[in-house]
Amino acid sequence: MAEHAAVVAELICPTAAVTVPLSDSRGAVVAATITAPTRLPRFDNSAVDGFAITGADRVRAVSDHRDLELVGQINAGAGENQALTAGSALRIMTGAPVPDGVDAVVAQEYVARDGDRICVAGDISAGLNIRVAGEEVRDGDVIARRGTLMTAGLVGLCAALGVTAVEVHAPLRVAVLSTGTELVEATPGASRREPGPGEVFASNAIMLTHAIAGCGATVVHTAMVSDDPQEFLAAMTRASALADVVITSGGIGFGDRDVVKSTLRSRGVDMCTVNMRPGRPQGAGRFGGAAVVTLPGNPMAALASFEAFVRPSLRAAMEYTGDERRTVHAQLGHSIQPRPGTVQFVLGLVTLTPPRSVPVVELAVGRRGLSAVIDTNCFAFLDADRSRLAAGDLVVVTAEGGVPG
Ligand SMILES: Nc1nc2c(c(=O)[nH]1)N[C@H]1C(S)=C(S)[C@@H](COP(=O)(O)OP(=O)(O)OC[C@H]3O[C@@H](n4cnc5c(N)ncnc54)[C@H](O)[C@@H]3O)O[C@H]1N2
Ligand code: MOO
Repeated sequence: MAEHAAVVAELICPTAAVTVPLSDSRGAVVAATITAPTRLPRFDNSAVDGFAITGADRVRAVSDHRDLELVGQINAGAGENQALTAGSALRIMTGAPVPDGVDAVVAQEYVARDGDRICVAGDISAGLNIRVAGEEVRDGDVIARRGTLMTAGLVGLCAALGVTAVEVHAPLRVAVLSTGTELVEATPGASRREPGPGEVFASNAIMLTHAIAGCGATVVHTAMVSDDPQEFLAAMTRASALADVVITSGGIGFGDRDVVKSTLRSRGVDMCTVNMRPGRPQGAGRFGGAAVVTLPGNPMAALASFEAFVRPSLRAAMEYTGDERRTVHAQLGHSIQPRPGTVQFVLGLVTLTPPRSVPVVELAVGRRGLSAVIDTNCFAFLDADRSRLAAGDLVVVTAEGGVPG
């Protein structure tokens, strides 16, 4: 299994750096240092709604209360500069520019106001509640280095600095080809066709598309083809021209009509079996200019194979590290007997119930179809060299939506 993972990782080349609009950079990885084109804040501004006072009045307020006349008001967005002299104060709002002559802003809750007069008293420090221009970021400061994930916060900081585009590792372009004469795509509306005798609704393409998008890659093409070799070859030619990576599902088993295996085996794609269940048959290679990973058709086998081989390689190629999922150590709720010599992919339900500090997982061993997703929230790859796992043993699980209590 590790050998095949290395083969797939080697096949999928790191993506080039591309400049994308900031709005399209979510979850991507920074490929070139981002520096600040300006400072932040851009100008001295007030951190509170309150009153701006001069240094002379601030100093005098320490020993005596100061009665000051309100001579104006500055709102956020105000462009004009209202100079301030001793004995006067300005009403000022959060985010409004602090004018010349102002030494501190006193928050309104600490000020007694009577019409156009206010009274300030006590020890007010110089610069109180003034956000000084450039105190957060100076012009030319490094905002993010290579390898940093474009998180919501970083996107926000870039926007605050007026950055409109960033250089990131390009999303991989992926095509998904599902094979099987028995497949029928469920569509809404008038074009809907129910499966006839021997036919089934197709599930792998949409499932894999979802998983690929979750890795930060872009699905540029999907197609569903029959087990006819000519049709499959044409579909491969088209898919490999459009994508960096082509993922196929089905047709790599041991039957008489395994179209992917029979067609690609002689065309640069190696077929093999790995010590994983489900997901024993696998294949990988190149076709046209694209990397090709052939996944087995059984939906759970396709899912297991994606998690074992495809996801880590896609993410590594884009240096993508963002993931809503969490990998945790959880204690087995019950003992199980894994299949010796085989890595088992199994879904489970992981929970963390206080006062426990370690999550507990119930593994749905024996549920090999996609229905295993019902009432489960995580998956695990069980070690091939464990012949028995006792209740309380630790297993590594990956939880899709965090670990609920
Ligand atoms: N004699 C043996 N037969 C099989 C073995 C074996 O060791 N000896 N291994 C089995 C295993 S394990 C797997 S996995 C499959 C792999 O076969 P294929 O990759 O060729 O998959 P298909 O035959 O095309 O499909 C298998 C199964 O999955 C359904 N399927 C396929 N694609 C889709 C799709 N897009 N959406 C929904 N369902 C799909 C298909 O209808 C079949 O039921 O070989 C076993 N055989
Ligand atoms: O190994 Mo198959 O891939 O079990 O379903």
